[in-house]
Amino acid sequence: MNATSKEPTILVIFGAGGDLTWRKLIPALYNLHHDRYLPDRFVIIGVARQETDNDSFRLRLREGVDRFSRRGATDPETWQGFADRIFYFRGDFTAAQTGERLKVRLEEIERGWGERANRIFYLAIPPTSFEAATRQLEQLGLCKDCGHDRLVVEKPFGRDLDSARALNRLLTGMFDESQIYRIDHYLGKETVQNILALRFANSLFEPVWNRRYIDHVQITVAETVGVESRGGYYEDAGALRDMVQNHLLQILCLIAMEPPVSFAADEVRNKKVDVLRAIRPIPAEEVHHFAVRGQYGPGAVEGKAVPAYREEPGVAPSSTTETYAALKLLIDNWRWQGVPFYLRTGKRMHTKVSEVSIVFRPAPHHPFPAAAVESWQPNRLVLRIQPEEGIISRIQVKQPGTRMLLGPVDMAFHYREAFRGSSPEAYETLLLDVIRGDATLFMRADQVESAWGVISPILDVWETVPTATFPDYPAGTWGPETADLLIARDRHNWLQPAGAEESP
Ligand SMILES: NC(=O)C1=CN([C@@H]2O[C@H](COP(=O)(O)OP(=O)(O)OC[C@H]3O[C@@H](n4cnc5c(N)ncnc54)[C@H](OP(=O)(O)O)[C@@H]3O)[C@@H](O)[C@H]2O)C=CC1
Ligand SMILES: O=C1O[C@H](COP(=O)(O)O)[C@@H](O)[C@H](O)[C@H]1O
Repeated sequence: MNATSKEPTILVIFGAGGDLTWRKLIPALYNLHHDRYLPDRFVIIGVARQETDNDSFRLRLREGVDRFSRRGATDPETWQGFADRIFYFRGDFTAAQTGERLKVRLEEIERGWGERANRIFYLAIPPTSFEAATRQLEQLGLCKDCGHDRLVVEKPFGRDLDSARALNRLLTGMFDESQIYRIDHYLGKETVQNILALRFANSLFEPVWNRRYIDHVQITVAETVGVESRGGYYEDAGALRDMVQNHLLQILCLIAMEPPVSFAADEVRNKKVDVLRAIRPIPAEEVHHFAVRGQYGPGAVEGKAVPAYREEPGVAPSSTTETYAALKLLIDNWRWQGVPFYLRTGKRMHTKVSEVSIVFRPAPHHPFPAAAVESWQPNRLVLRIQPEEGIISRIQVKQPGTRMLLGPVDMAFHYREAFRGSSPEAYETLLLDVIRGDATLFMRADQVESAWGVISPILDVWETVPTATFPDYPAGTWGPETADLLIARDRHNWLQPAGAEESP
């Protein structure tokens, strides 16, 4: 990561008593402190409603860091230095009085520092509270200085195209676009950023990165977890909104975008939005050919029995929310005409794995005897996002022996072997970017809306056509049969992720 800004900074977290703050934000900030990336003058103000004090608040945050930081348990001295930067601020941020008290607090800190600080307001709150919180910020003029003040907005950004547009109108009516950081944590993952490095720092791939050489692309983001404690949120979201609209479409953009002129935020974002705009719209009557949904029933994951989605806390016993989604998308531009992109994601799947497989066309001519090519497989480039991060290239070689027999082998690069030490977590990278004022890895308004433009027509159909067949895949498998049919229609099959065992 690059050196950080030295400018004094106050990070205000709305929703500081919540799960995101505990599991992701504070562990990430602790690691930034540990690695000396935070400015010397940097404080965190955690806003929440519970009755607590600084000491108890810090103690609970420490438990979170001990459990969830990539570094494991905190180092006492480092923790003390970090804890001294954290302050609890009790209040309901929808009440004007809370905003006024907060303003006094911010000005007091700035007076102590002798200068106006950069103020970052992080909305780690339920999306239903985004409007109330931002109105308070605007009315009290807390976030009005474009040069200094930033607003971080968590996902989900809207629940369809109309609500995303309304939220964008609201935010851009109050703040400058350059102040708004719409977060998609996948863009902070090392291996997702590495897609850009692979494509645009190597001359090897560009000549073959197009419809002439690539047969199709598969993007898999499979999770073994269920909905955990987030049943209430997930019931209203489902896999398409929760994962595809944001993470999977952003990965697709990185794979499919044209080379940017530079890495300036808007250069990269322009190229990504071009991809989203080129995705062929799916007419309502064809949605069933291009999109498949599923929901897990009871099963076993990693040898442990797990309940059906409908038995999870906060989930309706006859829920029709999808926990799995698969799509086929076509990109109508010169580079990708006719190359299908298959996307799939699901909870309670067989293996936790996120990867992109670029499957190449067969060589135009085989000079080998038929027997030689019996175990032939197409060339495949696998970009492994997590776990076992790296890149695997599957090529054909001559098998040892006296006869010409071809077989596939893997040439592999693994992060953990090539580089020492653990990589920063996505939230470390993204929080540091906000502190530095770099929005390259964040979503611009038009990107979010274009992504909803792809997804909303599918949601519209799914909402009107009920699913009688749920649950339709046992927990611990690779998803419903309908997803196999979706890809089989094109004479392809979902590729077994590298390192995953056969599905039961
Ligand atoms: N958790 C995760 O892994 C992820 C979460 N997100 C997003 O992050 C956001 C937060 O999620 P999460 O942390 O899970 O949610 P939680 O429900 O766990 O936490 C929400 C927090 O907001 C506080 N809050 C709500 N209303 C008010 C109010 N009026 N005044 C003061 N505090 C208030 C709650 O305080 P109180 O305790 O007093 O009710 C609570 O601390 C959501 O937008 C979510 O979609 C995105 C990706 C992953
Ligand atoms: O945004 C979300 O992402 C997580 C998966 O993130 P990962 O970094 O663990 O791959 C997902 O579990 C959650 O439902 C979703 O809201």
